[in-house]
Amino acid sequence: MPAFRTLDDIGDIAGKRVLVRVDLNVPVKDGQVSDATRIERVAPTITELSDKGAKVILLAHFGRPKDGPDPSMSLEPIAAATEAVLDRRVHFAPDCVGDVAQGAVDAMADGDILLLENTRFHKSEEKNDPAFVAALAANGDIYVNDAFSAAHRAHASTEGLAHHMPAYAGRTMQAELEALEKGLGNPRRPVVAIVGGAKVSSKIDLLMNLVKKVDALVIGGGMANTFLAARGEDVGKSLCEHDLAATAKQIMIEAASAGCAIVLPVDAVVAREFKVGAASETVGVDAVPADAMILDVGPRTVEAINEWIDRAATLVWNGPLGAFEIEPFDAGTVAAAKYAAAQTREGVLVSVAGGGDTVAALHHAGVADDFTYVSTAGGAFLEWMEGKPLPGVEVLKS
Ligand SMILES: Nc1ncnc2c1ncn2[C@@H]1O[C@H](COP(=O)(O)OP(=O)(O)OP(=O)(O)O)[C@@H](O)[C@H]1O
Ligand SMILES: O=C(O)[C@H](O)COP(=O)(O)O
Repeated sequence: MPAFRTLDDIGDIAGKRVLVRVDLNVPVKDGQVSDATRIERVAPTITELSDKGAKVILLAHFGRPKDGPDPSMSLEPIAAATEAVLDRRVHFAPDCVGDVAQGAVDAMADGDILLLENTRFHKSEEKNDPAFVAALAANGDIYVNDAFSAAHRAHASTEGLAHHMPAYAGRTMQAELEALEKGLGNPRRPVVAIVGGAKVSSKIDLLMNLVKKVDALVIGGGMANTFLAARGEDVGKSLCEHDLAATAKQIMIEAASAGCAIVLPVDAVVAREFKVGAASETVGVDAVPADAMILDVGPRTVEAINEWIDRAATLVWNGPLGAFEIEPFDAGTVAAAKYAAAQTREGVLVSVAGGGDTVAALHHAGVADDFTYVSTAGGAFLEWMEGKPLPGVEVLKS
């Protein structure tokens, strides 16, 4: 019995306006959704509510717009991708509050599905501003949160709304929490975590707690560069948050006192440009040219990572090891993913991976179905691993 209300408790919703928070922050390449996993995972909740005659109003964010509306982060193209996954009409309104949103909601028939524009086009979304929450709430009678992957954010659409109206967990929210509890609630040790990707500033702090929960932390991707720089390496033009060097050093100290091994790249694939066909070379991490960027881990690092996967009974993975969207910078991620998948198939490893791009990378490697569990969540998954209460989940508890 879950600690929160689910769609099983929602009752008769025919004709009701149901605000459904989903995570449509999907990877996009050349204007096309390159991995629709997040859309596929929320489809059951949307169709269930629509089939019950509700007016289904989808709220979601896309990217991290800095100063209000940014056409490159519009959800309009994602409405078309959602329509394709659902095989049902998805209407779109170019604002999530105000007259535009209200007009679109008023025009809905029972069972209709409407996607409202990126909630982050309003700065008050991330501030969980009560006036903005009230403006969102004006268009709904019931709130359903199916965005586990955004549940670590206490934003208006992920947390605030649940205080305004009856609130329920969607099917994916419920399934994610149950699967993570089953796979990682009491993990077999040693537990090895791989953390890579590009969201360095928003994820680095959680590593401070993660090193107390795992036996080894393998750091790759853009995240590794900040650690390498903190250790004194020159990472050239690589993605690197130099002002987080002190945090990185502190994490290494915490890890040492918790008995958690920190595994950093020993070699890297570097290039001067991040584009198809760019010339690249493999160098030691102490020999990165000043005008080059680290775009993948090198083969010696992959070997070391695979040795840690061998030692692990449980593997937790968020964040690609390199900029996998463009070859050959996918090689490290693909090799480690295939290795972890093989160990999982042999029954010697429980492997749980999560994150929008991580899932896309596992699909790219052709092994997503071989992992024990693949979560849609990246940051939220790591915070759950840390044992931190997730605001979007806490607020649903009765
Ligand atoms: N060395 C690198 N330099 C630049 N970008 C990198 C590097 N390694 C990985 N990346 C980028 O990291 C991005 C994915 O990082 P991110 O932290 O968003 O992972 P995620 O799985 O999507 O997690 P979440 O769901 O939390 O967003 C990819 O777009 C990839 O190109
Ligand atoms: O991709 C994610 O992890 C979620 O959509 C949350 O996005 P955010 O890190 O920009 O809040």
